[in-house]
Amino acid sequence: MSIVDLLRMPTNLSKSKKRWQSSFCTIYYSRAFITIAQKSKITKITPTPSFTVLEIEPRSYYSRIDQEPLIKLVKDKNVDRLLQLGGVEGVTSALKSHSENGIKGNGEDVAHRQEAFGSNTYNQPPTKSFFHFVVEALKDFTILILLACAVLSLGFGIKQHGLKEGWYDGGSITLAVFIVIAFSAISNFRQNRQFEKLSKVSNNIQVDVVRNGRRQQISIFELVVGDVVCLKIGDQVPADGLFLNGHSLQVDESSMTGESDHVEINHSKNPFLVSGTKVADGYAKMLVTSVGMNTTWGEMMSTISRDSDETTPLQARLNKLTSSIGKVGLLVAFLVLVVLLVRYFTGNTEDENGNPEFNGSKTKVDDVLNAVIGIIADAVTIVVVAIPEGLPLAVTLTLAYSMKRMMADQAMVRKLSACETMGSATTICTDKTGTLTLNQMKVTKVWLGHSSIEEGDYRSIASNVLQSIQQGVALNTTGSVYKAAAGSEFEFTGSPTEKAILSWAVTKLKMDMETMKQSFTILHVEAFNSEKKRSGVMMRADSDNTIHVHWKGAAEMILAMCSHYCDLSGTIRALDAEEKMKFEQIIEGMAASSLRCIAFAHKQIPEEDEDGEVPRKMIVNGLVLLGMVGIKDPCRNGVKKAVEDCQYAGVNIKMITGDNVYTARAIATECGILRPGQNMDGAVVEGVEFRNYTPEERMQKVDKICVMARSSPFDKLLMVQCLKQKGHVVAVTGDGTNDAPALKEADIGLSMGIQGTEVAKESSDIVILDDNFASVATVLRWGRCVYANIQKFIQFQLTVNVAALAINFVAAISAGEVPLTAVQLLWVNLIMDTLGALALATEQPTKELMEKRPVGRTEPLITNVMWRNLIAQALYQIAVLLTLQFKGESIFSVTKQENLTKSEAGRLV
Ligand SMILES: Nc1ncnc2c1ncn2[C@@H]1O[C@H](COP(=O)(O)OP(=O)(O)OP(=O)(O)O)[C@@H](O)[C@H]1O
Ligand SMILES: [Ca+2]
Repeated sequence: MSIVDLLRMPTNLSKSKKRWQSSFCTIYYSRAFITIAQKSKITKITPTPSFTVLEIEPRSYYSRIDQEPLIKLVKDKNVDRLLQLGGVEGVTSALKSHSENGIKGNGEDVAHRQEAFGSNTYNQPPTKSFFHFVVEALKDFTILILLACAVLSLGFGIKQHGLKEGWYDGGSITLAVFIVIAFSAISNFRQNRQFEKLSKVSNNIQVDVVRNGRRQQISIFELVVGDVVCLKIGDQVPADGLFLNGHSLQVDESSMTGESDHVEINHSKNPFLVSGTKVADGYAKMLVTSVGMNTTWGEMMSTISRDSDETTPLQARLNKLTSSIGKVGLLVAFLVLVVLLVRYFTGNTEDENGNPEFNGSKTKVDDVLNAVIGIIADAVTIVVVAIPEGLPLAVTLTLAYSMKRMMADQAMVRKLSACETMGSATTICTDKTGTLTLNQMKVTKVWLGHSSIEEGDYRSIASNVLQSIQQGVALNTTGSVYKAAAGSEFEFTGSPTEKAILSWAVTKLKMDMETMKQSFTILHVEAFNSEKKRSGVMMRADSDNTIHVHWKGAAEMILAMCSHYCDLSGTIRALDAEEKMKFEQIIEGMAASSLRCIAFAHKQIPEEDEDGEVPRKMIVNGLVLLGMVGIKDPCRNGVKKAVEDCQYAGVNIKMITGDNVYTARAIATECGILRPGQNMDGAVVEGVEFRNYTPEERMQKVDKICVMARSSPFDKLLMVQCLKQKGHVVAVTGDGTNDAPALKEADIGLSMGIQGTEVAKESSDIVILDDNFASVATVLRWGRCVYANIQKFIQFQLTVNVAALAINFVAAISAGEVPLTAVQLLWVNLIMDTLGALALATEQPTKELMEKRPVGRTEPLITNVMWRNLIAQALYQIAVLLTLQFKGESIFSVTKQENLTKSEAGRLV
């Protein structure tokens, strides 16, 4: 672009831009005149640095492109600057790209671009060091108490027994504390590492790009400046760029700006696409202008580190439990302290010879001090006994272990709490397409008029019908067809439904996509979304300037828009009520054999409407039904078994789908969600029906519903909210953008890793990597396992703690001494805690787990049965230990000297 172009005033500018333009000219001309005056001889007008021109020197490839204005362009959303750079087209050609064919994309080209503009990766935030986790562990309340105990114990020990002998107790407590810290720091550190690994996997998004005319999928990290990216609903914008072409594109910029309103992106007013935002509607091609660290998203990602320190609800509950037990311990210790002190100073204690230890002023000060210190040490022991150090540790270990195992079972945990919540799930709401079915679609049935077209019958179709259908398929689509060379296979890209239709049209109807596309100009598009379940296009034929409207979408909805139909011979007939019934039966028949039905409709409209203008709005009625196709999407292997497993485990399974009622019912029956003998009353509803219930009706009927068909994203959300309100713990599985609201609202959201959209994945807590519903059952099993293991551990720990606390308390008060010293207890506690935690954390899920009812929302963590077991066990232990404590000598006829073994005997119990 030359300066002359820049100085020429474009006619379509707004007022402010015109003003900008004229000031630019003023500055430019005055500078030019000054130069002329200075040189007093006109040479050649060269661009001054007061504006930027993209100029490419062929020799050095891209090294001369000024990157700065490109980067700023999208960051500032500066339309003026874009105009300066020659508009979107100017930038596209400056970047040696092409809006239809993309960049060349060979290795050399990509390398050049990476060298000139950088690659689409961002600097990883520094990983947290091991030391960080040690400090974190040191902040723990329990650890602090224990450390205080250690210091006290060390001080008193040395005071009482001298440096050589006296450090044992304090030293051992310190060592024990050290082990606890090391253990939790190591496990947290490793967990953090694991999360980092996971985020590497989940950040590696596949994007659709066009390179050298071929649409293909590449990793987001391989994206370069100049690439043409195809965006569709649910995608994340992978880099900063400009809108090339597309329709009704709306993006959700909330991840960048925090505002949840959708922003419309179009060619003239706002062609800027910001990295990290999500496509909420429509589709488009975009030109990448800056990547990686040059985008705001890149900057943001390099500063935010993923927080793996999340405390799960269960952990929070246990932390609370631990600290309240700690407080009880402190109270008891204080009581003991008071009692022992009182006993000592009132002369109620005796030494070995049977004389009172404390004898008023006759006792030496040193003896008194030692005795008091001894008493304080006993109190400290009780505190140590009371605190269940292992509880939080056990939870961390269990969660970390199960997370790792779940990853091996194809479930990637994004949020740690999901592991434990899944254990209490009572209802799973699943979508159909892509979760229960393979999402590998194929047209298996075709109806034109009232006749079903079999394999060989395609030649019998009248040519005008065939033409119309081909037009509808080729232009009313977001997919694409590519053929590398004459002999090679066709490649189809786009959503599975689109691919199925394109593949059918190309192979069966012998459609030539390229010629079709070239002979029409698109005037208006209505993009497909899950709410409307149809897509439409208005276009003008270049040959005769006729205007056509094409619709395709959910069969019964398209049928409702039609007033005529086209039969096999190409005759257009009226569609009266009776005929409509016949078509409805055809749809029902196809759907009942679990086919997804898509209908095509068409209308040629006048070139000008009454006002003499080109029609702008899509017509939605009075259409001609061209035909219908039935698309087969087979059920996944093993889905039935998985559904049965979940149902056996007492978990309710509901299917919420956007598909037709009959298709939904057929698939639900195939998967075992609906059972042959089942009471069908209220089991299957449609989205609209559910939406229009009163809240009370909804609450009353929701439990019975097994299948909800033709649901919009909002219906899915409504269902989840309703179930949650009823006290269910709801898991939702889904893959599409239409599932995202429900996934977010659910207690546990599970998204599909392969076919799932970015939006769905981001809204979920667990990503199922193999897209298989069977993995949902596995996650359920692991969730229950986590919950059960933690319960076991709580019971085990609390029994020991209650027993030890009681025995020390009783012994301290009655005999004036504690049978188990702090060190002994701590070691026992720790070894039991850590080893016990390890053992219980790594316990595998058993079959019995899936035989229980789900725990649900209201059930307490420590159940009544657990309390019963706990109290009974503790009482038994206390009884045995107290007998040994007080009657042990006579039972085993040992003397005081052999007393040492007593505590060991106690421990063995
Ligand atoms: N590309 C398309 N063009 C036109 N209509 C379509 C297209 N894709 C799907 N449909 C129609 O929209 C309906 C449902 O789409 P929707 O996106 O709501 O559900 P889904 O995600 O495919 O299914 P599920 O909710 O079970 O996962 C389909 O039954 C089909 O009739
Ligand atoms: Ca889906």
